[in-house]
Amino acid sequence: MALLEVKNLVKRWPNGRLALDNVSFEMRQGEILGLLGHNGAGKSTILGITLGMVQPDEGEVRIAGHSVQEHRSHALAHVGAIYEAAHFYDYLTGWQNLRVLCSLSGWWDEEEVKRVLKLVNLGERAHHKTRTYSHGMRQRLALAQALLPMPKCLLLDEPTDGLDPEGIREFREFVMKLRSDFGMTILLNSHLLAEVEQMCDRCVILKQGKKMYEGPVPSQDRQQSVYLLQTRDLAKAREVFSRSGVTFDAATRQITLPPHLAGHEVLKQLVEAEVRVESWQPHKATLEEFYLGLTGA
Ligand SMILES: Nc1ncnc2c1ncn2[C@@H]1O[C@H](COP(=O)(O)OP(=O)(O)OP(=O)(O)O)[C@@H](O)[C@H]1O
Repeated sequence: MALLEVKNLVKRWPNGRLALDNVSFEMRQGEILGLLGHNGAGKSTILGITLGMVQPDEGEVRIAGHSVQEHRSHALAHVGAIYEAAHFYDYLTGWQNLRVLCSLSGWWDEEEVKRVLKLVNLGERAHHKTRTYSHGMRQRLALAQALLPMPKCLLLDEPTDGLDPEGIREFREFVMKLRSDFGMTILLNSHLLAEVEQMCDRCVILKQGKKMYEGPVPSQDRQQSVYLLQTRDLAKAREVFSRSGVTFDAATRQITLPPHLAGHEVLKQLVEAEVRVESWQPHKATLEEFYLGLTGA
């Protein structure tokens, strides 16, 4: 069963703006899914609905089988989130801030808090005032708060915004560890294609509130189906392609194989047809090429 189910969400804001147009997708346990889209595509609206902070006009989100819209506290019992910018009381320490935030839910377990602070690498600074924290440390404190108590599902809304490259890498490695060590299911809302490429198993791409794609992160697709061919025997090559169902784009020299054919089989057919192959190499489309092609940006 899917751990998180986003079902037919429609959201129209009072100003008439259609933010979500029948969006559905699912996440299985232990999956890291990237939610991609341009500014205003509807990513944060999906997170807001998933956290029960925004009411959809149609559809629902279910977590571990519980509807967020009907049984919010049940559905969110095992969910942690970094949603929009984290705000802390600067005159309190990291530890005291966590105490205040946890008091809202009535949960507090000193040993668990110590463990999580150590996990996010804040153990030593936990008793310093947050006004002395760097942006990266604030993000780690926000993460600690999202992890108390340890959730099954983590929702991250652009968590690395404003972090320097080192901070981004540290954050990424940490999130990957949450999945490998705790089997956590993680929804990552991000603008950063490289981040999604490196962290996510699958992605959902939104454009103006509509889902344009749901599937594996394209550049990680293990099955090679696009090759680049250089040859002066184009006419002969075209005959081979039309017999075997291969698509050839003369402008880019790209050939796309049908699912039943492997690259070496097409290469063999070309050689048997006496096509002089000057170069033949696999072509990997990047997530950026795929994303820009899909969203028309
Ligand atoms: N409270 C609101 N009232 C009216 N319109 C809103 C509200 N919140 C969001 N919107 C609009 O809904 C659409 C989707 O916004 P949303 O914040 O979900 O996009 P996003 O994909 O998260 O964008 P970004 O990457 O810029 O954060 C946008 O057109 C936005 O202007």
